[in-house]
Amino acid sequence: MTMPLINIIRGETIPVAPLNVRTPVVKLPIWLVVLWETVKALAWLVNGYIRHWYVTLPVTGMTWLHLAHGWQALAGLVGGVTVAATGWAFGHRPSWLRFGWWPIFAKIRRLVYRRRWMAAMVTAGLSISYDKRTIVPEIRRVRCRADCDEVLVRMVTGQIPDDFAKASERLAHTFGVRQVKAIPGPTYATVVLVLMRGDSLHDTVPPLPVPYRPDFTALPIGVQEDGDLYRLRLFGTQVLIVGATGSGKGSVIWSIVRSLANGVTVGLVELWGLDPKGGMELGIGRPLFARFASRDFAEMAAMIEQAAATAQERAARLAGKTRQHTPTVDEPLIVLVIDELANLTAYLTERQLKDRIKAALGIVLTQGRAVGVHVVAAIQDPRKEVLPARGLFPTRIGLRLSEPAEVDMVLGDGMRDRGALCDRIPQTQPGIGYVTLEGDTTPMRVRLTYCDDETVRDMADLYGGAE
Ligand SMILES: Nc1ncnc2c1ncn2[C@@H]1O[C@H](COP(=O)(O)OP(=O)(O)OP(=O)(O)O)[C@@H](O)[C@H]1O
Repeated sequence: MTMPLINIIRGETIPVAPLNVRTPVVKLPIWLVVLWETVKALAWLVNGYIRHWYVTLPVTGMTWLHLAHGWQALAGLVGGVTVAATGWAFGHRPSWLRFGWWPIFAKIRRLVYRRRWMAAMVTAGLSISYDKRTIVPEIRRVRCRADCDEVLVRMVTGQIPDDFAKASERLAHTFGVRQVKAIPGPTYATVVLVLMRGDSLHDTVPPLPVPYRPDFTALPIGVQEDGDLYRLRLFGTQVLIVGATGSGKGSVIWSIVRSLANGVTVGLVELWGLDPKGGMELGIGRPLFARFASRDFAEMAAMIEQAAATAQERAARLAGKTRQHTPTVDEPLIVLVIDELANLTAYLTERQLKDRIKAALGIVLTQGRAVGVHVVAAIQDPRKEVLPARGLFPTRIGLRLSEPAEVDMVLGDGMRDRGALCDRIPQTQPGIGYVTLEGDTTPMRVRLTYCDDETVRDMADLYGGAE
């Protein structure tokens, strides 16, 4: 067996005690030990002085000013800086936040994290014991933004970002923040912990302006936790909205409809409404729907079959010519808006109708994506028995769910560990949900805009054409 010369496991080693006293093997004169310890202490002080220059330099400067020119000069300086900072903060807030306040705040937060870091890593199971040493991940950088801190962490050799994701709830409680997300860092050895201090989605989001010409690759329907607009891609996908009762499924539907409303007016978009709950939800926006069925299940089956036929016909015609159908007035984008999908798939008692719906829906979901025949469907229960075709919806929005296990069913394996806490969304915050964004493996928390009944009616009057 060969033995490696040096073992390198990257990370920080926990000091066993602040002072290490070992039994000396060689007898040293006491003055030498004292001298050595003094040199070490001095080196430590100098190192600390240089490393924390942002504190030590101002303090040194102020002390000098006080000694050389008295307290009046010191008060003048402090007053001057305060006035300048206030002027900057009010005069140009974005640059003040970016270059003034957030960097200072980040230093303070860094101290907070450092103070609890070792204990937090060990208790969260993120330390590695090796060769009688305990090695913990290392804080590399702390950045602050309005609602969150981003801590760049150098992982211990052998760790992966998902290890941190699994411990995220523990970390959130340890550091006293609402939630922690672990995102793979800029290099393979690092992970970025996003610690959410506040909640930017606390307040209801009012309806957004209706886009003049809907961009089917980016329909604005809500806001993201990071402050950006949440834009939904419709082209090339089918959308499933899952949420317990009262979670705000209606607001997702209306947000999407609103973003398409002008398309309806000019004839580029045709909305087909299917409301198996008797028209309770979609009924108030009736004029927006080119076709509408709310009670008659046979009619709904016929509508889905017709959508399937359209999809097949378009697919056959466009095959080999283009990979994405462009909606026109003659051949509009068709969106089937289905309120409670389970009523059409699982709870329908008429076997024959159910089979017809299942077959037609399968065709629309698989073949309609590229040819402008889309489904936006809401459902309460994501289990396979209720919706076997779940996998045919590439885009899924998870609102409040009743059980943790449902999160991975809706958003994909491991998504709850990565921070999609749909089961923790409070009942008092309808319209909040988690989504996955293109090219990102970590879920994003979003809040959909809320259109109340009045807004929907106004929108239907203004943009709707159907009788
Ligand atoms: N995006 C939102 N922002 C703020 N409040 C909302 C939002 N969406 C819905 N609400 C509020 O939550 C209540 C319940 O919403 P809604 O009825 O749309 O839920 P749902 O999921 O469709 O429920 P159900 O399954 O019973 O139809 C609404 O009365 C409304 O007041």
